[in-house]
Amino acid sequence: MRLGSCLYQGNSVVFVESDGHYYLPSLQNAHATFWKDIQTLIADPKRDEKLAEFSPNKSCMVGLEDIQLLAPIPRPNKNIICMGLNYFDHIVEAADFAGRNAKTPKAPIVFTKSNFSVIGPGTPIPADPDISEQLDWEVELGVIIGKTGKAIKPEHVQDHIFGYTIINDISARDLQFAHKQFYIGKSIDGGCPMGPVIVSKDEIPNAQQLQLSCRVNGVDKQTGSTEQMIFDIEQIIVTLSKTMTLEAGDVIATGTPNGVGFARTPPEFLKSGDVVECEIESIGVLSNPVV
Ligand SMILES: O=C(O)C/C=C\CC(=O)C(=O)O
Repeated sequence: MRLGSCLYQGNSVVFVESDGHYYLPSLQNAHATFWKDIQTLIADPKRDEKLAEFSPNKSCMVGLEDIQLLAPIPRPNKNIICMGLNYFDHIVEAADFAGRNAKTPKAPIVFTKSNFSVIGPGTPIPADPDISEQLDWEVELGVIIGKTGKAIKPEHVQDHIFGYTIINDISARDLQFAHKQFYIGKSIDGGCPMGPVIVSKDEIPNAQQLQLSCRVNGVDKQTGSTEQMIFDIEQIIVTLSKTMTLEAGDVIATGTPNGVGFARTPPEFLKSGDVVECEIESIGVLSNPVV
């Protein structure tokens, strides 16, 4: 199932996208409350049965012009948990830029992005030169946790995943490199475009074999495959959940391939008027203007 959140008549509700059409199951009687808030939906113990009961029908179909797409989880309950330097070619480009040798990390590099930085598809990414002159793009596969757990064993990881989305880990490189920790540079308001939908895991048989790419103004910047991750989704979830409870609705960004702006020659950054598009096979395209 492909689902997300949208504004309809001033209220945030869950939509289902099917064959290019949009449906608002909350307009029907069955489980109307369940379909209003995606975090409640994901955490509902009877979620899969209730989702299975829905079939697209005209009584709750709306036009794209009637809704405004939001991030699938418009305000996650906690920060987005992110993997840094999780693709070797990206480690190489970052090392070349810094004049050091490229080394594969022995353990996942983990940082977070503020949950307040999340924005939806089409929402402008603010480029304010008083805040940053080095806004960069990073296409990433986002994993949505579907079941709360601690110390999750490798063989149980799949039970804890709800689905997948696209994240653009917008990075203010001047702030990221000026401060010892990544948090400020990764968390500017509007710095976490997400969407356009969450695709439930049953529709993505192998999330470690998805093509991902990023374009700026139609020009290819990043291309890769999720099979290139150094720490795969299973290792990430096992590692994180060893020390912290992962809750239903948590969002994990799994790292980015090479082709980011700061490591280019000469470096390239986003500016007002640009359009940045992140695409992941089987999920779609997340497009945002820069203003
Ligand atoms: O060079 C470094 O140490 C870090 C540079 C970029 C990594 C990053 O932002 C990431 O998300 O990966």
